[in-house]
Amino acid sequence: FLSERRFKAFAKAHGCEPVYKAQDQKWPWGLDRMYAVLTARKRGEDPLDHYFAPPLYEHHTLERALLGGAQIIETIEPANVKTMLATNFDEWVIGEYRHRAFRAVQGYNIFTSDGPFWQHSRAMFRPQFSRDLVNDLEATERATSVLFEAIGPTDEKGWTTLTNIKPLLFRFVLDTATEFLFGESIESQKALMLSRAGTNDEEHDIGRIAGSNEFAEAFDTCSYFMVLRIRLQQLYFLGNTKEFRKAVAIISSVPNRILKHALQYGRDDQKQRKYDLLSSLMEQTRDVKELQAQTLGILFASRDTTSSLLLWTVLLLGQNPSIYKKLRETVLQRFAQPSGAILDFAELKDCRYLQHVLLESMRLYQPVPLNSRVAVKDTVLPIGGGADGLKPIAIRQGQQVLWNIYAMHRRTDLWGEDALEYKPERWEDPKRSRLLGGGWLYTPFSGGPRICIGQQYAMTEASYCLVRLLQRYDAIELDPDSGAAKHEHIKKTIGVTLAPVELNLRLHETQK
Ligand code: HEM
Repeated sequence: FLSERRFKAFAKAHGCEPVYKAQDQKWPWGLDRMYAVLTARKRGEDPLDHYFAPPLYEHHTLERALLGGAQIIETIEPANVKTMLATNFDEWVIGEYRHRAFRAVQGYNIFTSDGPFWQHSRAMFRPQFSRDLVNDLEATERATSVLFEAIGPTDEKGWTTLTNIKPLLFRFVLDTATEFLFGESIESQKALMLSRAGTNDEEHDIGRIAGSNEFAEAFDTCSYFMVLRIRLQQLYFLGNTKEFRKAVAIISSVPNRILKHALQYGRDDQKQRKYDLLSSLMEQTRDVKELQAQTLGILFASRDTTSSLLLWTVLLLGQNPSIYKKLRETVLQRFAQPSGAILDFAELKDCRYLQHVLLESMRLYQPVPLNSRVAVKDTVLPIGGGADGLKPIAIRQGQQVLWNIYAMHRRTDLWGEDALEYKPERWEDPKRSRLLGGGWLYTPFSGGPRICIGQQYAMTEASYCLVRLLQRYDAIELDPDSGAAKHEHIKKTIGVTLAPVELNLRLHETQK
């Protein structure tokens, strides 16, 4: 009673008003919503488009019941996001629910910690994401040419066979990320091709595991269970199934084997890249558990996010041939290097239309669609209270607040009536470009002290792969039967990241 009285006085002193309570829940403890979300696919619905986003377009900040009865506040107000991530950073943490959900897979690392351990992790990683390191693009060039080999030859009319490009792009990202992380690529793309051709060699042992469908499925299973465990809140242990434990064992096996080898035999200077994350982590700690957790965290952070950006971009370019044509012309003019020669980091970054295409893909299909924080003390968010939803709201210590980036990036009142259209040209407006700096309306890489540390790396990898793809192929044709041609028919995987379930397409090679 006393604490309630104190909280009310706190709210009054800060001019706060109550937040709108969602009316779409009839059963107690959020059971109906949980059921609706988990069974959405069976009804041909999409959890994001049908359940998470629509109520927020009407009330930009609202409160609803989570499973188990806890209340969550959801928002798509840029000012609230800025307050949590930057202005009042010290009053917010990632919190135990997410830590518990992620630690079951990744252990104790930069993603699954707050406070001093997070600070230690961030400081340890920072130098590795410097410009020089990100600039080392030899591995990316190699991985793109193996990617094209995996896409396969063209027929007499210049078309490749219809392929689901998703697993190929996953392997591309995994191969470049492991080179960055461990100093040596696991070459999963090549390993799988060799294995399919019946030539298995010992050197590609780890690559074969990582390139297998089983590994990709284990990654998806882990991602699904991580999110499920967050949604289950205090009932998270229900997500501790045999399937989940098996998936964790499969994905941990790859970094763990590399690590074991590195710790036993040291780093192989001959093979090693100029810089690699693992060597410099090993200079700072020899704690095997920490090394395992941190490397697995980076593997998770890079594989699904960068491939999600690439997948959505290819899909959107396939849906919009005129944008593909314009981008291709720009790229052919700007990048003359033949395959095999390394593209220049600065030139990739300076190619404005290419960057605008990537920014626009992440606006419509944000790789990390939902994010949340927990208040460490009673605090205030600047907007969301009262009948007009414009007054400040008081937040209790321990309250979880989720921001729905997917919906925030689609607000017509902020982006214009054409918010749902794919228009890279909108980024030519200098006002829009400034949003990237401090507008908080566009936060694909989050912001503030916990901003994504791999932003530059991801943008460079995606730009590189796209340039090579555009140079080689003059058209993308999406499989007309796959539903990828229309937004409302695209089936999405919504785990920690957002991706199309599959991406079937064929590519037309430029006739020489
Ligand atoms: C398109 C690609 C990517 C997107 C959209 C993305 C997005 C994000 C977002 C939204 C966060 C904030 C998470 C939070 O607030 O809880 C984050 C954090 C992080 N990202 Fe990325 N990311 C991408 C690629 C990468 C890559 C390639 C790496 C590493 C190679 C990476 C490493 C990290 C790390 C280590 C953090 C944690 C930072 C911290 O907590 O201090 N990310 N990323």
